[in-house]
Amino acid sequence: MASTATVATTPEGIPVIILKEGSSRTYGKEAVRANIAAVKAVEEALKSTYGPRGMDKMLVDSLGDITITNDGATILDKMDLQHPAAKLLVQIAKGQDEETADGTKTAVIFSGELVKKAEDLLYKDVHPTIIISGYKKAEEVALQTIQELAQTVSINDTDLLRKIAMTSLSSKAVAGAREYIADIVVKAVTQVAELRGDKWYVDLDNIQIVKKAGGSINDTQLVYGIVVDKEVVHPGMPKRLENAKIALIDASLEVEKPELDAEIRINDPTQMQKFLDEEENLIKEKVDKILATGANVIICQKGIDEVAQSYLAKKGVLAVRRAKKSDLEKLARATGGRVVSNIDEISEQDLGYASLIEERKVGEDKMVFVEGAKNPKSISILIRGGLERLVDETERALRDALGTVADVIKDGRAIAGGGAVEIEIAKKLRKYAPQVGGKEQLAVEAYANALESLVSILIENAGFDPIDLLMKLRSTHENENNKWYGIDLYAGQPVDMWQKGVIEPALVKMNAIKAATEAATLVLRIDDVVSAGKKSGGESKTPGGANKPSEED
Ligand SMILES: Nc1ncnc2c1ncn2[C@@H]1O[C@H](COP(=O)(O)OP(=O)(O)O)[C@@H](O)[C@H]1O
Ligand SMILES: [Mg+2]
Repeated sequence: MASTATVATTPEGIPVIILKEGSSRTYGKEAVRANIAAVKAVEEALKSTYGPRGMDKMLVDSLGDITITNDGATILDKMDLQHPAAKLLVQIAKGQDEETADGTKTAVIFSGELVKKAEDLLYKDVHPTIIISGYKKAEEVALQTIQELAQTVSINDTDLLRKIAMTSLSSKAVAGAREYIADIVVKAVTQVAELRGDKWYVDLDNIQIVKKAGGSINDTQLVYGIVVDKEVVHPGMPKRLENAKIALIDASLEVEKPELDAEIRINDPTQMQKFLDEEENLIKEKVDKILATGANVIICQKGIDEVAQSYLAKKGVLAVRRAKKSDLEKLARATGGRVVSNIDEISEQDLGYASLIEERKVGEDKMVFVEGAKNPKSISILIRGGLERLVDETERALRDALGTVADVIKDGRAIAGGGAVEIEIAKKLRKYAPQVGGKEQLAVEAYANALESLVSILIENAGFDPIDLLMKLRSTHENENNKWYGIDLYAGQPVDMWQKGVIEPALVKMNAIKAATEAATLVLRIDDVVSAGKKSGGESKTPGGANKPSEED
């Protein structure tokens, strides 16, 4: 497939080479076909995981680390694709993931289907430009249709929000605990949401996710504050304090060890004692400076030595040492405190406030919970689960669900899932296609078919007959009142998805459609791939890998 870099010959027949040695080039139909094949391959990789009855993937990296997941973005990430067109698709899908968290697989599979249908048209001699413009027109109709169909959702519709969270969770391994998790998700998002003007705004960075393997998913809990994965440093310290005034210290409360080997000569035992006392006093002086502010809690990023520990214990102070920097930053945000690195400068203004701080047992370990902080928008979700891999997958599922609920609160519009919208759009497109006419009409119809393929894949993954069910669903949609009918993937028949509670943010579907159309048209527009040769540094090991693009980042 790698042709030479020759673009012209002189009248004498001498080839003129304008590219660097080792470059390769594919162009024309060959390039289009190669890119289409790559996009289809990515789709194939995700297809079987699509929908609530999709399968999971086990991904093993080069070090042997195993990830078990159903999360589209994670699968694409771990697959580490090399083909340039495949990479392009992944980039677009990831853009989708950042924008709306959920819907990654919808985007990738849909663009795979669009490209597949385009391939058929290419065989029928429809020019890519015509296909692209037909797809663009169809996209407009699709987005328009979603807008017309969408129902408004308010932040107070707790029940609806829970259904939306559950729909997002239903395709993940945690589906068994989805009611419980959905409840936490909705509570968390509504807690951090704030009204700006007449729009709701959600900053998910306010929600900390803390993971601890052990227990079961149903031990996962929402904490109205921050969880620090450390224990109270000294047994003599209180384990629970109300009205905590918290000093956040990024300095060590230990005797400074000299950087270089130093020798201290002491001739008489009393001198020795004096020296030790002096050291102790220095530490106590530091601690006193902190306590003078009125602090009764110290969270320290560095060490706290034994002298300081027992001194603090005597004063009834609760202290934690070697807290993570990120924990300190979170605590600062939550409690309204400031992280102090120079103890000489600490003052009362630097202290944070929380109504309760308590060390609690979580499984085998102890963790410190800081609750009722000054900023009520700082909250945490503590994820539990039998296996570490399950805990990780729960985190991914949780993040998707948080994103989904945040989307719908921000945007205020929802639609029914389970294929309802896809079928409704396809119906509209088939009515619209004759208006477009010409060969473009074929592209509009192809777009409708690609949308329906999404539904077929959902049905196939559930083990039912896609042809039969799709026919039934189409005819159900002939009736205007049945716009929310999709496929019940457990019973294998058309049902009203809204009533069934399979509900999604309009934004997720809209973004997936936009991302998929963008990726597909981008790929179709490319008819020339010029790849630089491998960077020097030895012979090229894999001759087939010549079209791997060189990347600077
Ligand atoms: N209980 C359900 N019944 C039918 N369809 C569902 C159900 N739950 C989710 N879906 C559908 O599954 C699709 C999402 O599948 P998913 O694997 O989560 O992919 P994505 O990465 O695109 O979110 C959507 O079309 C959604 O409507
Ligand atoms: Mg999903």
